[in-house]
Amino acid sequence: MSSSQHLTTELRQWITAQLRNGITREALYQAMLSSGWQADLARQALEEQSEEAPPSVSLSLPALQEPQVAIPAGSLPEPDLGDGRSVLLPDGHRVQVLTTLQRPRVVVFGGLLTEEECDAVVAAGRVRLARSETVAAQKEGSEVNAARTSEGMFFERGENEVVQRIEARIAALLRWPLRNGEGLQVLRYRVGAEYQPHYDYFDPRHASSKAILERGGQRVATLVMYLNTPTRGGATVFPDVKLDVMAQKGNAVFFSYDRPEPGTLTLHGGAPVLEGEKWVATKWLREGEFI
Ligand SMILES: O=C(O)CCC(=O)C(=O)O
Ligand SMILES: [Fe+2]
Repeated sequence: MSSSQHLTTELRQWITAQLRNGITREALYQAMLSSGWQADLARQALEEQSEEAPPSVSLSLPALQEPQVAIPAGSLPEPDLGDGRSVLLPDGHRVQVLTTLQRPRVVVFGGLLTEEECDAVVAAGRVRLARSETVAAQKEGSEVNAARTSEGMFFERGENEVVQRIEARIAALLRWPLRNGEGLQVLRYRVGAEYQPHYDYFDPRHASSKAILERGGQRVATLVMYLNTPTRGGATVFPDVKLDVMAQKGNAVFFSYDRPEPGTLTLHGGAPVLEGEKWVATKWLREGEFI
């Protein structure tokens, strides 16, 4: 993010109100990072308020509304790797930075999700996959896309506690507003299943893209989180640069694209699973608020 963010009176009042209502400083700090605040600005804002806002015990907690912080034009989701750190603490949880590539922009994270978080997402996703299988089986002439032989489901944004926690962590890690994110998608690949190389952005020339783009603009970045470790196969591959990221439970691969064009070198796919299953959760980030 550029340094164009600043503390307006409105934002100061919002912070005061949250603190008065008993929101802890830590929760508020995380919420501010999640909504795209620069960390130093968020700290400064909270420090300024430290004397002014004795918490009131009698009020119930209102829903925490993210302040609208404009994202500077042309910026992209990006972790804060500025000083060469290899461990990040987006929400107090330790995330390792394992590998980075400049072009295409790719960052591989270790331990983004805990084992328990992975298992919880798989468990919640599994029952919904099962349901969509039955529907698909009954539907005559439903189209099977040979390029994508996985099965999938979407969570609503903030749908349950674990999804909320993961989304807040991603927003803080990638410094991108939570509300610019699509709901988490879960995919299961069985042996032989794959996702052939593709781009995640919407092709502006396609007629179908118009309606999609009205719901939050282009996708600008992808985070694929591995929910289990397939026995063999299932890497996320980037053919343009011959990069393979192996699927390891809890790890994740992030990549961003500043324009909907192949020149971003973000062609990628899920290689066929050779043994075992592969489960991933994908978070796509939009340029605007996804509604
Ligand atoms: O399964 C993978 O490794 C890639 C998934 C993917 O490309 C997507 O969900 O858009
Ligand atoms: Fe993709």
